[in-house]
Formats: sequence, structure tokens, C-alpha cells
Amino acid sequence: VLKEGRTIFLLQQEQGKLLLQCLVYEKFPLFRFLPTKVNKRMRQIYTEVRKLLRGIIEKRQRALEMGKDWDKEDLLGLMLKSNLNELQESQNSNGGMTTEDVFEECRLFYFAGQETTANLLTWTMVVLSMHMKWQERAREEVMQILGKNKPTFDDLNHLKIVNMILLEVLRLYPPSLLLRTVVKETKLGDLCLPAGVDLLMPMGLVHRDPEQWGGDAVEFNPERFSEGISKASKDQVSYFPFGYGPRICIGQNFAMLEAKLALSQILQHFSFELSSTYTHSPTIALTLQPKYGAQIILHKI
Ligand code: HEM
Repeated sequence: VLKEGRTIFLLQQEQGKLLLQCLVYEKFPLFRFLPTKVNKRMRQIYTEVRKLLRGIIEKRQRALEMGKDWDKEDLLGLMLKSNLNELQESQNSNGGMTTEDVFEECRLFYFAGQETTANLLTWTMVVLSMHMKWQERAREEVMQILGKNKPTFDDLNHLKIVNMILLEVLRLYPPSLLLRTVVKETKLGDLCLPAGVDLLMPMGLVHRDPEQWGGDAVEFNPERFSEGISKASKDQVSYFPFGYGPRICIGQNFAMLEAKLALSQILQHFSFELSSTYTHSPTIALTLQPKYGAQIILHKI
């Protein structure tokens, strides 16, 4: 599954890049049906990912039906088990999710969880290279709590400075876009938004609004999160790197845990600085990315 998972990540990454070339479809919707190179490759990737994921799902489904693997508590297992339980309880073949539904959920999880978390880590490395004082503070905390040991779940929850740093990076460099489509005519303040309009939440602007964050709004200052998220800005709704409301990121705790796990191990073993070839140019390309890459030099410690 690990090997298939890696292939799925690579294919979806390529799919994301191709998707950027499809923005023209907004203006020319019929383009999406033409047999262009991009369209053909996108369809090919979809089919390949579908085959790989369905293979993983069906294999697990068969194992569960034979009474095996009920103790595996991963996401796929949870979805399939709850599904089988529901089907048994409702005695109704329409209850529960279909294999196709489970496939779509898995595809979404692969897509939503990969580049976002990778970007958070990338920007954290960039910003900590620009602010050596914070890199040292983070390393001190990591060494005090973990020494050179492998982090446990409990250890990661005690990393307060690292947590503040990640929250501040998510404020200044939120990886994800937040889009909404107006479904019926809506009045918003003085604006009248007609149905069908696409909205892009200006997360980056709200996260840097001096009225909310104070005079140092554009500066990197993790200290502002020292008393938690709710005390960092004037209104709590000014901070939404993981979205807001009922569709808030379901993977947010997992993402923070992954980032802490990776960052703490990097800090344990390396100090790092920016290469002179680095050019700071955050660019939105599905996620917020360093336009010219993030060239970082690591020194073993
Ligand atoms: C730093 C990392 C991450 C950021 C910044 C992020 C951000 C977001 C945002 C802003 C949304 C809301 C989208 C909307 O309302 O339109 C979202 C949704 C979602 N995220 Fe994340 N995410 C991250 C990591 C993850 C991870 C690691 C996973 C899974 C393992 C994940 C799975 C999902 C899923 C499944 C949704 C859709 C939830 C729904 O519609 O109910 N995300 N994410």
C-alpha cells in the first residue's frame, strides 16, 4: 500500500499542475472536451489513480468480509467498517457508502493532505532560515523535550514554541485557497451577489490586517500566539488557515501533528539557512508556493 500510495501522490501532484493549465476552461467551457494533450493526460491520470485506489479498497473490503483486518484502525478501515456495520444494521442495500464513494473520499484525502502540509513545512523552513533567533528557540525546546530521541505523540503535544511558529507561518503563508460559489442571490453588506458567482476568500489579506493583528501584522512574530489563537487577534474569525464552519479542514490536527513530527526531527539533526539563490516570491498555484523553489542549505549537527 505504501508503494501504491507513493504512486498516487505523484500522479495527483502532476494532476494539480495540469489543472492550473485548465483555468482557461472558465472562459471556454467546451475546451475541456477537446482531445488536447493536457486533457488526455488528465483523463489518463484519473483512470490510473482510480485503478490503484479501487485495488486498495477492494482488497481491504474482501479482507473485512472474511473477518480479517478488523483491528486495523486506519482511515480506510474506519470508513469500510462503519459502512459494513450500517449495511448490517439497516438491512438496506441503499444505506452506507458505495465503493465509488469511498474511492472519492480517498482521492480527496490524498489531494487535500499532501501539498498543503508539504507547503506548511517548506514555508516554516524558509521563515526559520530568515529568523535564526526563532530557529534556535525552537531547537532548544525540541532538545529539552526530546533530546535526540524519536518523538512520541505525547512529546509533540508539549512543543509549545514549535506550535506557535507553525500557527504564525499559517497566518503569513496560508497554503490553501478558500473558494465558495453563491447558490442563490445574497446580500452581503452593501454588495448584492448574484447566484453563480465564484468567491475567493482573501485569507492572506485578512491574516495581515493591522486592525486585527496590530502594527506588526506583516511581521513574523510567533509570540502573538503565546496565549492561544483566540487571544492573537481582535476577532477570532480573522484566522482561518483551515477554513471555517461546517466544512473546516477535517485533517487539521493531523496536519499539525505531521508538521511537528517532521520539523522536530529536522531541528534535532540539522541547522539550516537560505541559499543565496533563494528569491522570496510567494505565488498562488493551487496552493501558496515559493515561485522559484526553496533552496535551503542544511548543516548536520
Ligand atoms: C497545513 C495543512 C492543511 C491546510 C492549510 C488545509 C486547509 C484546508 C482548508 C482551508 C479546507 C476547507 C476548504 C473549504 O472549506 O472549501 C480544507 C478541507 C479539507 N481538508 Fe485540509 N488542510 C490541510 C491538511 C489536510 C490534511 C493533512 C488532510 C487529510 C489527511 C486534509 C483533508 C481535508 C479534507 C478531507 C477537507 C474537506 C473537508 C470537507 O469538505 O468537509 N487537510 N483543508
